[in-house]
Amino acid sequence: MKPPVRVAVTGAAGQIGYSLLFRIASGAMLGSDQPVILQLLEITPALKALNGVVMELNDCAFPLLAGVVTSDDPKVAFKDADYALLVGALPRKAGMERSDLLNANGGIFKPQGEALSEVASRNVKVLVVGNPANTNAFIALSNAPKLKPTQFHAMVRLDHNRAISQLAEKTGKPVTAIKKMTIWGNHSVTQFPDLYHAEVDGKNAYDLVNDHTWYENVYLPTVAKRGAAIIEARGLSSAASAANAAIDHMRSWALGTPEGDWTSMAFVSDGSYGVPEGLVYGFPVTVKNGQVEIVKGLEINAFSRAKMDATAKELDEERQAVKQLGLV
Ligand SMILES: NC(=O)C1=CN([C@@H]2O[C@H](COP(=O)(O)OP(=O)(O)OC[C@H]3O[C@@H](n4cnc5c(N)ncnc54)[C@H](O)[C@@H]3O)[C@@H](O)[C@H]2O)C=CC1
Ligand SMILES: O=C([O-])CC(=O)C(=O)O
Repeated sequence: MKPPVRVAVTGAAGQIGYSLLFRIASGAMLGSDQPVILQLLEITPALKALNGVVMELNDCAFPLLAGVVTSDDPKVAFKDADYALLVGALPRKAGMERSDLLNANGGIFKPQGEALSEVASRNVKVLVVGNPANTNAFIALSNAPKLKPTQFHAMVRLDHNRAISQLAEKTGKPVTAIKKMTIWGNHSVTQFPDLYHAEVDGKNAYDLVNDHTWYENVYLPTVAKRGAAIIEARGLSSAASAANAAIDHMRSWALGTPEGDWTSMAFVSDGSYGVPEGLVYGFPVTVKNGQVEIVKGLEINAFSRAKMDATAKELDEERQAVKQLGLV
């Protein structure tokens, strides 16, 4: 058995937390040979509910769960953390865009970035899930001078999984037939799910579908507005699928992507594909030995360029907004 690693989760008593913690403790995120110590952060009034979740975690008698810490202090919850999943933030309600949450949630990520910088493992991998995820990640990394900006990711994996599922449905193929999906940009309605480089059973997905009107007017909005459709149907925002995507993201980051495929991760742009440097932007990536590399050399046509620039522009506006709020 390997020595245990420390996994911090914020908002641990919330709805995503309730789907997430049990799967991390079961080994779904880091593998069935990797014991974990969970370090759970909540706001003070939610500590009682969190204690109930911990009772249930204990009642599972997970062989891989080597300990649980709870706290309302980020410096305790993030101490020596190898992984940190920043989930704790308000979810949106019907009729809101995710960027409407910036005023309410942005303030959470400055002190959490500072605390991670001070006390987490020097190699910590941080995934921001709380919305607006890309810009919250930008706030956190901007307040973490002792860590590398590339140690902070934002989650576009739920969009990536939705894009695979919708394409599988359209083509009548299993999800396992679909490879090389990309979500470019922001986890928002401006995101760009790219079929020009995706493959279905090794064939180009855009050519196979051969219907630009469907791609532009059905597929893109269905994927990009799926979060709102879930809120409309459930009365609450996606939770189990969001937790699943967080598990998938961290698993890819820790254990790598398979040969012949890639995944989508949002992190600080190095200027690749003409994306302004410093924006936390979704890219196609491969991961080997924990090293995340942007897939190079993809041809970008005029349709894609316009979509990629529009989502970058929105992120740039969010960046200006958080500067004005004094968060970075
Ligand atoms: N990136 C993505 O793809 C997705 C992101 N989300 C976002 O994830 C966030 C959480 O969603 P839910 O779990 O459904 O919400 P929830 O309201 O059920 O749970 C959030 C939890 O965070 C806690 N919290 C609030 N402030 C905190 C702080 N400063 N430190 C620690 N904990 C804090 C709350 O007490 C609550 O228990 C929302 O912002 C939601 O919009 C949701 C789905 C997908
Ligand atoms: O849409 C929301 O507010 C929650 C979320 O991020 C998603 O389901 O993608």
